[in-house]
Amino acid sequence: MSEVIPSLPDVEHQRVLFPEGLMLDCGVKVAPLAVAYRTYGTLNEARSNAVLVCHALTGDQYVAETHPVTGKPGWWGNLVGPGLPVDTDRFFVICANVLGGCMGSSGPPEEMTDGEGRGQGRPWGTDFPSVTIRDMVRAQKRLVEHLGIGRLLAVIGGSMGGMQALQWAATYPESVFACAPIATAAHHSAQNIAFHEVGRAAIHADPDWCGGAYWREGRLPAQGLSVARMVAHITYLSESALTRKFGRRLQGAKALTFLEDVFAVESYLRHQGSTFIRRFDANSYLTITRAMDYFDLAADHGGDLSLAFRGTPTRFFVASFSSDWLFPTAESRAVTRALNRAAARTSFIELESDKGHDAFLLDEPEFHAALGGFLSGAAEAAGL
Ligand SMILES: CC(=O)SCCNC(=O)CCNC(=O)[C@H](O)C(C)(C)COP(=O)(O)OP(=O)(O)OC[C@H]1O[C@@H](n2cnc3c(N)ncnc32)[C@H](O)[C@@H]1OP(=O)(O)O
Ligand SMILES: N[C@@H](CCO)C(=O)O
Repeated sequence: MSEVIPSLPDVEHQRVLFPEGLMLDCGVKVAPLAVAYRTYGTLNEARSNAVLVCHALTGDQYVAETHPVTGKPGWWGNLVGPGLPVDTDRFFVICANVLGGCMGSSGPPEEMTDGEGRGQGRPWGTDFPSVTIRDMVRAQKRLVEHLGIGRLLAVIGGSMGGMQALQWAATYPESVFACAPIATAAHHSAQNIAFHEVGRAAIHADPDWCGGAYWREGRLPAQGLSVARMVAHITYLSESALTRKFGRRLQGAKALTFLEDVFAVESYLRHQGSTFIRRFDANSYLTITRAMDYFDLAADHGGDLSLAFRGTPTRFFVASFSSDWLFPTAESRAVTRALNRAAARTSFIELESDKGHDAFLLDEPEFHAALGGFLSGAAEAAGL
């Protein structure tokens, strides 16, 4: 199905090291803490125009520039840039690779360290501790402080990025003027955990996973990771988008036997799987999917989501997409209701789209206009 590649490309990432490390929710300290990041635009003198963009499960810090591994444009290059809704002529945009990721922040592919920060001469692999969305946000807070920023004008993100945005507002309300959780939820649903588990099972079942020590064997669980991506990618689309794009078309000519026939949609999924393994680490995938599964902001506040935001000074923009069955509109409505109960200044929009969950990454003019309007309004309210 997918060719085996020896390792992920070695790319130098811009990053900052915090020697004191970070104590994680699981009780293990990661020291030093590495946070890889990119910035766009200029921080103003008052340090009041910073917008933190949080990425989704397999995104990274290359939000608005050519990706160093894939050579593709930034994953939100249609939204973040000069003159765009997240206008880098106006805002100082920061995006960091999440803790547990594989693009330079502390995570499974990075060198393992002991409690004193001494390198162990091998990657963490599956010994990398469990991380939570809150741990990811704490790591980003270190970066934001390192950049000399006390309060972010906004924290925005889609999917797992939206979970981080909500966590930021709940954990550091005084540091977040505005918050835009998009195509997300305040907890990961049973169905979403179930899909993640199928992906993890595919990785575990790959003999090249080697119990997580593929790095030692010079192997990569390419088949397992590819299948994990294929099944996950189905959840990012919608039935009508798949029908519109591929229908029941065959890829190429009809084969001699039906076993050899390849439907266009099959070919597409195989492509998504085989390109994914060139840019992502299997143990990072296991770590980050687990972090999403653990996320439950209401449970962290005695079962009442509104308590996560009680008395918050932050203003919110909640957005969902009508065909998103991974993070359906009902989840965004639940977040909005909790924000209303907490008397938070909140706006909510459900955007009409047949593109499914990944609509937040695509050209959706109404979404872009609404988010741009929210950010402009926030900037004015903040006196920018
Ligand atoms: C937030 C984040 O944090 S970042 C992570 C986001 N990035 C990703 O998820 C990357 C992979 N995902 C995608 O490409 C997503 O579908 C999107 C949303 C980002 C892009 O969606 P679209 O622009 O609609 O692209 P689409 O889903 O149609 O995929 C196009 C790719 O499929 C390929 N393709 C299309 N049809 C077929 C087919 N029948 N057979 C094989 N390949 C096919 C295209 O050649 C193209 O390949 P390329 O990406 O290598 O150039
Ligand atoms: N397709 C995006 C969104 C998933 O939520 C990603 O891979 O990160």
